[in-house]
Amino acid sequence: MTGPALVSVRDLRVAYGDGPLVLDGVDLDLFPGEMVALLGSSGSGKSTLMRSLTGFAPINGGSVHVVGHDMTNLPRRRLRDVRASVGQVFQQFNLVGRLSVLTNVLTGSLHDAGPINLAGGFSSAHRRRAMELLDRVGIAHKATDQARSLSGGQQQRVAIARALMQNPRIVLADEPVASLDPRMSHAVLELLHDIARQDGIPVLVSLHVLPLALEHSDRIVGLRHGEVLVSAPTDRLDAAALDVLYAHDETPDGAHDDTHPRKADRVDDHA
Ligand SMILES: Nc1ncnc2c1ncn2[C@@H]1O[C@H](COP(=O)(O)OP(=O)(O)OP(=O)(O)O)[C@@H](O)[C@H]1O
Repeated sequence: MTGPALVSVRDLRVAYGDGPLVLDGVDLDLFPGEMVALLGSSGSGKSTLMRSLTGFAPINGGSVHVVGHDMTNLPRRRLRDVRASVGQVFQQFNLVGRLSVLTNVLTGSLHDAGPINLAGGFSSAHRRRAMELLDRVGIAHKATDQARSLSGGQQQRVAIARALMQNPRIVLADEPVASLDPRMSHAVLELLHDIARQDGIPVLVSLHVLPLALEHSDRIVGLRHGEVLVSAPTDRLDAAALDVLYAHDETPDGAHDDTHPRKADRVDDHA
């Protein structure tokens, strides 16, 4: 960890409409250069926590600071700037399939391209940068191919290059390998980890496969029913320590088990 936290979340509470709290007192810090795996069973609040970092979650209480901005009290124009500084990678890649790989990467620069660029094409500097990024993710030889002709793993690499085209300060990856086979999953997570280390960008990645999280992260944050039950460096954790996130999820009739572990049982390490 070097430098101050680029993301700082304190006592975050989120509820959708009149519904129950789906995040209840969440704390999270992201430091330059670290890859943080976000774990938790389905519905534990991982996507909602990520959404809170881009101003898309209904915040009921607590604070969210992203690259120095208070997300609970941000003018609309500023919110756009913060979003531009957050690179996002999704499970389904979200590329425009009929466009070329290169054009897909170039769309990552749209936030700083004015209407003239949109109408008249991208600058040669942007094109050069996009090609450099495609080279970095190992897909430069596919630059002119239609995005939809690529394999899932290749498409996710293009999506990562597109995110880097924004010159992001942080990267959020919401289940980026859920649609990929094991080999591709390792390769994509290794790439994200390299980006964290080499560019000093914190990468927050939500995952469902524990061995992948244990192999490819510096720190693990685990949610259960909207609360952080695990927060520790990865090298101090193993699969057994993460059981607390998944144990007794459902009673046989499908209802939530009221005896689920709460904060008192959590694995915490602020060393
Ligand atoms: N837009 C919404 N409106 C109402 N409830 C929502 C909305 N989005 C999420 N929720 C609820 O909030 C809770 C947390 O959902 P969230 O998607 O953050 O969990 P998750 O851990 O990312 O799950 P998964 O692993 O299945 O993606 C769930 O109970 C979900 O039903």
